[in-house]
Amino acid sequence: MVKKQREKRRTDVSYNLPPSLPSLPVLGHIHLFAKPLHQTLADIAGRLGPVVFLRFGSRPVVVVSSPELAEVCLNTHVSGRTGGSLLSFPVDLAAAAGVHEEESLLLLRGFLRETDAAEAEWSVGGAAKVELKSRLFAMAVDAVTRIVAGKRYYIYEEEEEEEEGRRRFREAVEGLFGLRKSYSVGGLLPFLRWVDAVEVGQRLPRFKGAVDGLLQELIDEHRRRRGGGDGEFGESHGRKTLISMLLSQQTAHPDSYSDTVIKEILVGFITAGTDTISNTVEWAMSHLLNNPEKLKKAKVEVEELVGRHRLLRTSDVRDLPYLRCIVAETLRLHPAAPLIVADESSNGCSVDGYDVPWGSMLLVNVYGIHRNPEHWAWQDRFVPERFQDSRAEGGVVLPFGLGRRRCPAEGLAGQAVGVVLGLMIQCLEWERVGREEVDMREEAGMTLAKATPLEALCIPRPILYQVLNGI
Ligand code: HEM
Repeated sequence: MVKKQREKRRTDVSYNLPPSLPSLPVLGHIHLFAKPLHQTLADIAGRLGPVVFLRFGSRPVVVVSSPELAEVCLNTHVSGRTGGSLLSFPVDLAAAAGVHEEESLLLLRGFLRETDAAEAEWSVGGAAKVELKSRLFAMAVDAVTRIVAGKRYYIYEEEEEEEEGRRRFREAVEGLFGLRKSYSVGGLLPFLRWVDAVEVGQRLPRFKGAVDGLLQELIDEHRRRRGGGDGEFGESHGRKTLISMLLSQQTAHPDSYSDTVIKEILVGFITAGTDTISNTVEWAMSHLLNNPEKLKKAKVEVEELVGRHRLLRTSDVRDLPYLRCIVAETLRLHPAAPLIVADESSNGCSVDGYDVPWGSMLLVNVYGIHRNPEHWAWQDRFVPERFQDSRAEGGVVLPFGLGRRRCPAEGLAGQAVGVVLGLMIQCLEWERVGREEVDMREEAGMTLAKATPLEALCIPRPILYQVLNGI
């Protein structure tokens, strides 16, 4: 379905282009993009079919919205994609299993503190109102920076002191994620690259420089300690850090793993491994608050497996089928990367018999595929049961991408979302703040975030006091 063709110049008018809509001079189709881009593209595919030709300003773009074509586009050698990954060795993430579980305990301790404070200040029937987005984000940054460098930067134990490095790192990370939100369609880039969207070009160098400097410090620290005979440095809680693994690759293949390449890989992990997890947990909890009977079903499942005297562990997630259905259904409705760039700048190929002109971006609309009414009953409704017995209604889900650039942390990510959500369900009672349903609108951006940060009421369950307070 995807074929290479002899290079054609942009001026060549003999293209057999996919169906399109009338466009404006200069703007192309940008005037159509009032909603988040993936939603608009799904609507257009609903009208025109699974392959569509558009112009984002002067940039030609071909959007694919069927599972069969997505598979072909993401697996086939399309220029720019196969060479796109910087990871030329299999990163062993098995050792990272359990990091999110450990970080969740600090998250839960935070909720507990807040409910204690609420008793004195503000509470509704003994419950505290908590804002989840920023807490989940902080937990996810800490988990990924522990995987990368063995350090946490956000939530820390009382005995740990706030140090200058932590403050600088947080500022730089927040700057980067802030920029990622404000992409422009003209500058749409692969999910994990440095954001260089046009309108944020001014602010980027400052944050990029800050992150680069901090990562170099971490690399140098690892290198110094390794060179100084502190052979175990680079291990945190018995886990090898990613920096340590990459420095070993550098020793073995110095030409392929310069410090610059290592820093790019580290940035890839930090950006790819953070709000993907925190947004997914936030979406899942939002759906559960709107569907209390499903929240209850998940709670019963956790209690039956784990009991009331110990906390859920990462290794339990595989034995919690309903919890895993909740995660799968959340990723169907809200894939963290709703649009995947299959090719940044085509050298000319054809998709499903249509030409992809030279210089076009080839996009896969994962969001559209996951909500295609031809493949999914009640496509916009949260129905975890559809994933029971690995059925998935015969539909295809690809929240982790496909092909050589697919997410290297797929297994870890599923466990991480499961254990964080499972612990929150096990340790606290959750309710909506008011009678209204939780607002499920989406924010425009590179990753699929909620437009309104989730707030909820929570009451600690006895197990949280027992385990975390040592009562
Ligand atoms: C729910 C959680 C997650 C989702 C839905 C997700 C999804 C994805 C997707 C769709 C891609 C491919 C993008 C493309 O083809 O351009 C990707 C790549 C990647 N992900 Fe994940 N991811 C998640 C969690 C994580 C975590 C926790 C980490 C790290 C600890 C991680 C690390 C990476 C890296 C390094 C890549 C780039 C691979 C490459 O370029 O070769 N991801 N992820």
